[in-house]
Amino acid sequence: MAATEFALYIEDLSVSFDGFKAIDSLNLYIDKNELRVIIGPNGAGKTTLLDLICGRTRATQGSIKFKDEELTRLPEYARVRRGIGRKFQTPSIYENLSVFKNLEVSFPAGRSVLGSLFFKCTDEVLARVQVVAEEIGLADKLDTEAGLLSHGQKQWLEIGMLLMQEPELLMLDEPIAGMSARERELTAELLKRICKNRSVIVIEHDMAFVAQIAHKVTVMHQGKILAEGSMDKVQNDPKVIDVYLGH
Ligand SMILES: Nc1ncnc2c1ncn2[C@@H]1O[C@H](COP(=O)(O)OP(=O)(O)OP(=O)(O)O)[C@@H](O)[C@H]1O
Repeated sequence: MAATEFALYIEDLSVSFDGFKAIDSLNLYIDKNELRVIIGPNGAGKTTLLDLICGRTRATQGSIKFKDEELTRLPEYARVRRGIGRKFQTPSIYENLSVFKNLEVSFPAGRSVLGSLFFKCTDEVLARVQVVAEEIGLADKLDTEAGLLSHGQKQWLEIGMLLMQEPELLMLDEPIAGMSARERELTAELLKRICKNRSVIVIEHDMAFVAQIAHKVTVMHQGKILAEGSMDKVQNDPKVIDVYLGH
């Protein structure tokens, strides 16, 4: 298969920590505008895989191509510039700034400390803040101090901060952890909206949520891919039931 067919093209990827293979000769292909969910038991290597894609961890072996460009040796910041966004479990928003400011300073030109000090809020930035605020459902909270938002709203704000950079691949690690039922529903809708313009990879344990959002599911086990396909297919796969769903 030609690399051009996929947004993300991973082949023979491995990483070892003191001789232990956390990711073991893994192949993974993600389409443009695909929402892929990665599931699997604790320690399967899911977070490590996202760390390798965003450049937080360096691969021991293999290739990661994004839009046909080899990323494997690029540092984390260079991958961000190429359109890779990553959200971690704990939100890293500026609690004492308004929702508006949090989004504004996330606009690429305002990202460095110097850049944000001398940052001029142009029409372009204002327009982008408005679009993103609507996308994350916080358009009526722009003046609210971020620290006063609910847990779910803080998570959406952080997604919004990433969207300000218009990533072409967005990766989210357990985005609904700690959310209320209503917030989970809204997050599912949000993720379905944002994957229309980009690829999204989500790590998730909540199977009801996975069923709601996934285009395709990848099941990891011991650093490898155990199964892959539709939710229906992986849910009925005896290997998956044995190592993960049956527990
Ligand atoms: N920096 C590191 N140094 C040593 N071992 C590591 C490091 N990072 C991850 N590991 C190990 O690699 C394995 C995979 O961990 P990882 O966190 O990727 O699993 P996971 O599938 O995300 O699990 P969980 O669902 O619990 O988050 C684990 O055995 C972990 O202890």
